[in-house]
Amino acid sequence: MRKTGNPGRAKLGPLMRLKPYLLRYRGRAATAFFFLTLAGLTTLTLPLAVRRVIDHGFSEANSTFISNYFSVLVVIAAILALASAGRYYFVMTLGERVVADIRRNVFAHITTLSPAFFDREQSGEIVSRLTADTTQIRSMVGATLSVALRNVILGTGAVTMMVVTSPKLSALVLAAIPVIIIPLVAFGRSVRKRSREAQDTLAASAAFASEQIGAIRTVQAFTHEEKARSRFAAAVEGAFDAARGTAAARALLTFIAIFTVLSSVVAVLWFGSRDVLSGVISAGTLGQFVLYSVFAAGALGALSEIWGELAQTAGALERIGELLDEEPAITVRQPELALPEKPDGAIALEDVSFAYPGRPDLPALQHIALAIQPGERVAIVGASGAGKSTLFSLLLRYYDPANGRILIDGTDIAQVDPQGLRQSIAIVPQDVTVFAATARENIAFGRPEASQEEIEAAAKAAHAHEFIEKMAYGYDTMIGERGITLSGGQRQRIAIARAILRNAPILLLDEATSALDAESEMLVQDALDRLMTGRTTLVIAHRLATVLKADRIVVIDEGRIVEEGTHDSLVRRDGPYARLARLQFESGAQAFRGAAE
Ligand SMILES: Nc1ncnc2c1ncn2[C@@H]1O[C@H](COP(=O)(O)OP(=O)(O)OP(=O)(O)O)[C@@H](O)[C@H]1O
Repeated sequence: MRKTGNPGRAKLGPLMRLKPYLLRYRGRAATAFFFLTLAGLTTLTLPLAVRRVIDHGFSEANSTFISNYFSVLVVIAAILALASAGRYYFVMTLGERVVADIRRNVFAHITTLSPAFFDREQSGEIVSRLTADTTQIRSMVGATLSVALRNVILGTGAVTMMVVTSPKLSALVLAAIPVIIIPLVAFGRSVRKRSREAQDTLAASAAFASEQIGAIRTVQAFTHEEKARSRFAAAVEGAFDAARGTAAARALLTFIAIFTVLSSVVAVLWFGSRDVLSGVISAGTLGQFVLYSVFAAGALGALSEIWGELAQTAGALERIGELLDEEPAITVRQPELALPEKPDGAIALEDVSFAYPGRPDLPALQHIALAIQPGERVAIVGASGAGKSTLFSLLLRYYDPANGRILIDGTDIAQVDPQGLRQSIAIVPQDVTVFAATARENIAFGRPEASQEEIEAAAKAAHAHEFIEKMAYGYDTMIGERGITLSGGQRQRIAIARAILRNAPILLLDEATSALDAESEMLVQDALDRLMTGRTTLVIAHRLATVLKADRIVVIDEGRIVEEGTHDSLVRRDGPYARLARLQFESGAQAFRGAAE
């Protein structure tokens, strides 16, 4: 992600990103504001009461007055309590609402980004932005903003009342304000920078943890637990150090603010007491004034802490902003075209060259020219790293070629919306992802709106029905991470069922390299044959049976097509294919048996 932070300036700019979210909940925000103001104003009436009680004294003659007065105070207490409760409820729910919306938006945006982005970024780091950074925002909108507003109201009210009560004493207090504001601004900068650092470090540790947890078997097999533990501990300690730095900066900020403010109150009290002695003001007025100063001081003290919090949230919002500003690398070239509802599945690659963004100097594909007829079955063969998977990635528009065009039914796919394009393609990958869901949901991934009958029909055709039926809850059995672990052959059959359900005219098949036992192999092969029938199929072939059945074999080496033909013709030529075939296929005695039959 592009880092947009400029450590030299205290930028609260990222906070503006909250504006549309807050505007969306105007009503809720207005209600919260109403309760906030009410609570603030009610608090401001208290010093008035104190003055009157002091000036009128506690003499016998005034007992009725005092009784009435206390009844009024009870009413004020009730209003204050109600307003505070209302403020809490509306402000907190506003915070939760805004964060829920931000999380939704950020995740929705992430799903639109191209694989090039995910090549670059670690998934754990992205998830951390989605969770930890948004939590920081919740605490701000939910609590800080309300405390800030309350203190702004209290502070302004208190200062106004101070001026009303005694302009002379107020002037003294106001003189102290710049002394308080200047360090506030200066420290805000350092807090924002440190907060950004803390969140970055935290995200890095989250990324590391999610990677290690995902690969826990490998970690344990290589007895790397201790290494993993100490690396994570170091990352967490790094995050702690950064957080401690933020806390220290904020603590210092709070110290300066509270000390300067309270000393000025003490100074006022000293000047004020001389005025009382010389009879310029009454003792009650001084009491009232001091209470207002304490309110104002408290408000300023709180605001200084809030300034720190705002700066911290700006850091978090900046990180989220970077994610939201990330543009999908794949765009639709104008004029946009749509593929036919049911394309025939003719594929043409015209002089296609491509290098991965992460390795621009290494051409992954060079000058590929290939025309595939609807319904044709083409096997792609090549050594590891030759560029076979890259070809699939370009057909799916995970990336766009640097040169040349890819056409489906004569339409340049650069002009087609990637989603529309992918509708017409079904894929059976080598490593099948099984989601933590039921068997039914895992198959329905191919077409979520499919009916139970369609799902079962697909499972039957893929030879998955038999083993699913044998599981404790049939199609409702949880599989994947939270349930039953499937064998390699079973996973493949789930993937085939998905592809059957998708019922797309083009099929991209990356054959599994791992050997299956004879029975699974037969079931998978049979399922694949059914799946390939009537579809344009590109298969990255690892089995002799597959190349033998292909209409055409395309041999790729170092990103170029080096040979094309049928198995027999290519073996006869005794070129690169013949060599590859001897290496790849002859070692699999099983595959050879299959070929001989
Ligand atoms: N996301 C990526 N970013 C950068 N380079 C990549 C990326 N994916 C693949 N490559 C590189 O591109 C080249 C072609 O890789 P590709 O995955 O297409 O090979 P392959 O023929 O499918 O290999 P295999 O049979 O081992 O899967 C390799 O050199 C590989 O290292």
